[in-house]
Amino acid sequence: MYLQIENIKKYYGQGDNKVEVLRGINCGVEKSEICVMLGPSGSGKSTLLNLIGGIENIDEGDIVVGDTELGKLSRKELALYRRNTLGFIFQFYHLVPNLTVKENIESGAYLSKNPISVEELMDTLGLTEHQNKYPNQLSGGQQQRTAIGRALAKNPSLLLCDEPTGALDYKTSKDILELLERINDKYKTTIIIVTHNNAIKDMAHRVMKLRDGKITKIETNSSRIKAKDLEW
Ligand SMILES: Nc1ncnc2c1ncn2[C@@H]1O[C@H](COP(=O)(O)OP(=O)(O)OP(=O)(O)O)[C@@H](O)[C@H]1O
Repeated sequence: MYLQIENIKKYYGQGDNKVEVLRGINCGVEKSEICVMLGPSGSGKSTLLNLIGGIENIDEGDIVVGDTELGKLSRKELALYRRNTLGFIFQFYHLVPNLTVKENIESGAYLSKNPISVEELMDTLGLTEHQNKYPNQLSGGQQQRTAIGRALAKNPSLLLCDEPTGALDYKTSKDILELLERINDKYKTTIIIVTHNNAIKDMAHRVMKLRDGKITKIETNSSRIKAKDLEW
């Protein structure tokens, strides 16, 4: 497995207020898979994604990405791991307001050893004609495509998406999912999508369900549905 999650536990709070939010998670994702993580609000999806992303500390267990054991890394090494290996996409796009589309995407390639051409990315993302606009001149879908461009510019091997369509309407959500599918095809990026939307599971190679900080189900999809054919 490219990503291995080994008996992960995570606590918030201290003393009497200490809560176990992840209660022994074991799972894995193969290279170049799309993995969808589903679960009710508060089940621990974002916490798990943040641990994989090295933005929160692991309390117990370990996460191994390629040959990197995250639990063994110093803060500085974690920062390098994030820079070299990961792309992040969030529900709200977090673009830099005074940079254009093109500049926002370029900022994602900063210090990358293996960047994807910004022109190629803008073409794939359908942003070439909008490249000189600022975020406040874009629709939600265009902003999310720019955020995806920024996350992909460094050619990450692992793309972490937290509710990437959460703020978007039906049609735009499907556009973004089609785009993630195309990126997975074209660049072989391993993609993890955390979502409330059950329908998205049908486009995934692998589906994980969480409840109360535990995995309740792991399935692999033998007959995936194309993102454009998903319905909800
Ligand atoms: N920084 C924090 N301090 C204390 N508790 C937290 C913190 N972050 C998350 N939690 C708690 O951890 C649990 C899991 O939260 P998490 O955000 O991972 O769930 P989720 O499945 O992503 O939920 P949602 O779908 O609503 O985003 C929740 O009960 C939440 O209240």
